[in-house]
Amino acid sequence: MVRRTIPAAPEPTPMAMRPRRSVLYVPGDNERAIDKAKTLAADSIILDLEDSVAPANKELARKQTVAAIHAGEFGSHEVILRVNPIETPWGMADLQAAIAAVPDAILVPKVSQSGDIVGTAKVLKAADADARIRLWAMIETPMGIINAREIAACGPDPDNRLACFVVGTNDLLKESRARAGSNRFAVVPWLAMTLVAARAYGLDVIDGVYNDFKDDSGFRAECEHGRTLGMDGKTLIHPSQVAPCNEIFSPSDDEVTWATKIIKAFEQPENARKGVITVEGRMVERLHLVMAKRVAAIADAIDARARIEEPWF
Ligand SMILES: CC(C)(COP(=O)(O)OP(=O)(O)OC[C@H]1O[C@@H](n2cnc3c(N)ncnc32)[C@H](O)[C@@H]1OP(=O)(O)O)[C@@H](O)C(=O)NCCC(=O)NCCSC(=O)C[C@H](O)C(=O)O
Ligand SMILES: [Mg+2]
Repeated sequence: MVRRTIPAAPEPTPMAMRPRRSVLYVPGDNERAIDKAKTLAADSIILDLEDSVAPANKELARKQTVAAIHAGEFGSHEVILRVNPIETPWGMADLQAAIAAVPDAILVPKVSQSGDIVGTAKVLKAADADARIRLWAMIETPMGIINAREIAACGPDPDNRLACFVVGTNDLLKESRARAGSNRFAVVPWLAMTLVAARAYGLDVIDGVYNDFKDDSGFRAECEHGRTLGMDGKTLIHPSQVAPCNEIFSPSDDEVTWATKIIKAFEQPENARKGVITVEGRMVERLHLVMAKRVAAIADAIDARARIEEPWF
């Protein structure tokens, strides 16, 4: 019997401090929306060739998105191209076009096992030897949830270039036949399983979309919910969702102030050799120092992005 082994989780390393609060999908066949996205304050833009593009427009979308990436007018936005699954009539042509266009990342949909990432990474490695393109994985099938750990375990191997999970809650609801209730009762276990698998292997993880884009209060509540679960950000479908999402997924002023107090307290010479101290009457351990440094680093990265002189800030 061949026993498969899943690599052990690596020691925690400092995460790349790239804010991924707001990750906006843009249909690849909608040129006007692609132009609009360049003017929005989303941290990341997913140019989509998959679910938002009808079969008749797949080739047009591929051509348009590749041209847009080549034109390079996305400023400091992180640009991700979502391709069609490799087994579809468009998958391989999408992947080759994506590699030639050199987006920041390629988003692989319907990832159900580690082989989906390893196979894509091999194609990528042969064509992009400098490793400029990362891979993102959509976790959106029941098998993807079951295998989330095995898929996340691809992350530490630099050959796989895996950086981020995106949860596809629409596909998961479809496949599971669950109801999309307002408290996300059915969705929470999938989000939590995906999140812990991602974190165990040092990946970022982005929450699913909120379809009712005219319902501002429902959207805000779902952002808060995702943030409480530990998500780095949320995938979005409409420009109106960008600002509230950025606000909710940014560290608040109170969080930054508290983080700064913890960092300063541990910098005091008398605390240099202590594992636990008291700050304003609360017990603070060195694990809180690690958390505080992360909050400070993310806040700095967000400020740095805001300081870039671009029209959307
Ligand atoms: C949902 C929409 C079809 C609504 O479109 P529309 O009616 O055109 O909206 P508005 O008139 O309010 O638009 C106002 C302006 O904003 C631009 N716009 C709209 N959406 C976007 C966008 N996503 N990115 C950039 N710009 C956008 C319009 O062009 C208008 O511009 P202007 O006229 O110049 O002022 C539409 O919002 C839409 O198509 N959204 C994206 C849908 C999508 O990408 N779906 C696929 C991703 S979701 C998914 O697949 C999840 C996952 O896989 C899962 O399984 O869960
Ligand atoms: Mg999907």
